[in-house]
Amino acid sequence: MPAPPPPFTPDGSLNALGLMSGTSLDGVDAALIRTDGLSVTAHGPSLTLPYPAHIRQNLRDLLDSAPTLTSDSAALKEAEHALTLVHVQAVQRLRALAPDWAVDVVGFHGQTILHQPGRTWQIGDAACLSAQTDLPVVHDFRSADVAAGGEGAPLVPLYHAALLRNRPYPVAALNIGGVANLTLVTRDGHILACDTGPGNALLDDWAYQHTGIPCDTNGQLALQGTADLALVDRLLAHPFFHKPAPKSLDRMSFHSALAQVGALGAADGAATLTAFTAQSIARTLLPEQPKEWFVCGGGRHNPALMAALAQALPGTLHPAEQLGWNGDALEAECFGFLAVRSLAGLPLSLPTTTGVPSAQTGGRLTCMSITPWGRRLWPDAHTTSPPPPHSD
Ligand SMILES: Nc1ncnc2c1ncn2[C@@H]1O[C@H](COP(=O)(O)OP(=O)(O)OP(=O)(O)O)[C@@H](O)[C@H]1O
Ligand SMILES: CC(=O)N[C@H]1[C@@H]2OC[C@@H](O2)[C@@H](O)[C@@H]1O[C@H](C)C(=O)O
Repeated sequence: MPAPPPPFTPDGSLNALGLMSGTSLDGVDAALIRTDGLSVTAHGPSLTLPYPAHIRQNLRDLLDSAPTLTSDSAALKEAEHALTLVHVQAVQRLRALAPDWAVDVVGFHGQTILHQPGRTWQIGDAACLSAQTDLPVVHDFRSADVAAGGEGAPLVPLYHAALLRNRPYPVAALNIGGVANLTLVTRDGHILACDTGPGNALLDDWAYQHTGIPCDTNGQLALQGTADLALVDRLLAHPFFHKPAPKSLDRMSFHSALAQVGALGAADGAATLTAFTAQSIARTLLPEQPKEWFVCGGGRHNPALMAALAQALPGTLHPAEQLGWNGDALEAECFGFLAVRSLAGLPLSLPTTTGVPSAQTGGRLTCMSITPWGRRLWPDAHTTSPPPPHSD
């Protein structure tokens, strides 16, 4: 049977529901956008569904064991099933919040448990998500890039660049999640991107160790402490910071920094890790210095980190909201955008974003849905599993 055409409407757009569960392990972000994979014509509602504490703890344990874990591990399967059900709930709740948004496709990132040169591993059961939500699901966004020789991350730059299209260049978008990453759009419109180093992950782990609270809420600890700048310089001597973009990181790549900071008290340690994060962003080797930085991700809620960044960066720092973006939903929106790009056969990564040798497509479609394209049924579709280009 010939593959049905993509379900794009006459204006070329789809309603995509993007799902991201980031490296901070705080939960699932879900967001709706309307897009043709090039620009965004509407931003819909979004929500965050926190992981229950036991799922968060199981995932945290998996990060430690991931390098030696096999895919048939019972702990892995259990965690994967549990996190998939949280994603199912996130889809259901967002659809209930936005009954007017008929969803065409879900973009499901999954949970990264390991990211190393030549290997990236996101867990999550796309078939279960598709069956339980009755929607087509695009997933596995990173492996084609890695198979082609890329880093597999960051993937948000094409979305950042689409949103930054009307700003004066050079301009940058900065995401401070568990790991931090930036996208620079240069004076002549080229996109350059990389992970910059730790975002909130080290500070989260430090705060949890010292206070039992999973993050340094509002920078309270760091604001009471004094950064050990000599230690910050030693931490910045890591070879990662001398590599030019593109480059990427695992959440655990800088975990040893926690031991180095270990002798400091809770507040000084938090101040030192905050300064380390800010300096690692500011010292990223870039060919041009952006005039403006638009910051998204949970780190922008931390005033200690934002103050350190404002001091360290040459340009002006703005929260993403200044452009009308939702800085907490941007990565989820991104995976809706990338799902549509995947269906359209458009690249998800470029040599300057992941180091892949040439512009690279990616993502795989899984459809266990009885109504394959949500509201827009194929007139002659008799299959529950349409076979477009990247079908499972
Ligand atoms: N009020 C706050 N004060 C301090 N930090 C905060 C606050 N709110 C959120 N954060 C930080 O933001 C983090 C969550 O950020 P975000 O959701 O962007 O991460 P993520 O999407 O999991 O990460 P990544 O982008 O690496 O995938 C929390 O773990 C916490 O460190
Ligand atoms: C392997 C992986 O999941 N990386 C994440 C992580 O979180 C931030 C940074 O590190 C970025 O590289 C990426 O996420 C975003 C969404 C990205 O791919 O752009």
